Amino acid sequence: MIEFRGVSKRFPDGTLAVEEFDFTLPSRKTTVFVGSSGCGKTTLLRMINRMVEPSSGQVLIDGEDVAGQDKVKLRRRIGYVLQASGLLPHRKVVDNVATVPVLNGVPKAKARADALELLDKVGLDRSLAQRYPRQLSGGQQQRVGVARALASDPNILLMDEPFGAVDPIVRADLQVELNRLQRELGKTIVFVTHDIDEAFVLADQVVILRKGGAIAQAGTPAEILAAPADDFVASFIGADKGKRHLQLQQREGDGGLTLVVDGDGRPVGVLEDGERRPGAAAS
Ligand SMILES: Nc1ncnc2c1ncn2[C@@H]1O[C@H](COP(=O)(O)OP(=O)(O)OP(=O)(O)O)[C@@H](O)[C@H]1O
Repeated sequence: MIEFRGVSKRFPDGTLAVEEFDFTLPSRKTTVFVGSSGCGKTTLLRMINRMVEPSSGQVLIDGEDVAGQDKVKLRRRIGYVLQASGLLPHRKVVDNVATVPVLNGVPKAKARADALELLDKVGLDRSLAQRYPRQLSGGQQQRVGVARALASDPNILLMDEPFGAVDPIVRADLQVELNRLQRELGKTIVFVTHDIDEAFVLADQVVILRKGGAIAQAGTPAEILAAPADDFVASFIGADKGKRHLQLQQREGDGGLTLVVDGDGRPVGVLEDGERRPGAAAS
């Protein structure tokens, strides 16, 4: 469990990036922070592994304030995936994945063997292990980034727009893969994106943020879609409608209910008004 208690961050130039943020992220679930550029998503994420220190308030992991924990040790037990995969360019894929375990004292041969298994896990062929990052596609690099973040078997995985730089088809593949991995691994994932569709696909819990890290609404994707808290949320979740591919689906067994389902066929809401046209686009 990760708790933010009254957390604020003012940068030295006076920018108030986050103001009095209170929120609890449950263990073994995916929580997605979503909001427009500059609303404080990355700052919140980085306060978890102390890459940014709060100006006031506390961040606790399983009840322990991170402020009292050794930064290096803390970061080695929290996986971190960035948009630019952050791979070391002069190291082969296998060694990129094995880096943190080796730093943690795992013998090299064991760390490399484990790295190959992690490549399997993230859906990469082992033949890619001997390549350098520049010899991989963007999507493959991001998978290596995920494998590397998982290498020290962290309970927590921080993901900052990890799929932001790849094309939409690869991005959708990576999202499906992350959901599959999460079902298998059950990590506490904190995922940052400005893409509300991505948030709805990945999240157990979505936190829609306004400027200053103010929570506009938090809830499951279905809760938010069914009852946006205000006009800000309504327009935020509607803004990308053209890309979301929501569909209507009529369920015979459910008294003719018309469900709104996402691209993976997951129900995200029930249509109460309007014409019932099975298979028609929701927009
Ligand atoms: N080191 C810094 N010094 C001064 N201001 C900063 C610093 N880092 C971030 N900020 C400011 O704090 C605010 C929040 O930034 P943050 O990076 O957390 O936003 P974000 O929601 O992640 O944005 P994006 O989606 O563009 O990455 C912004 O106004 C940003 O300009």
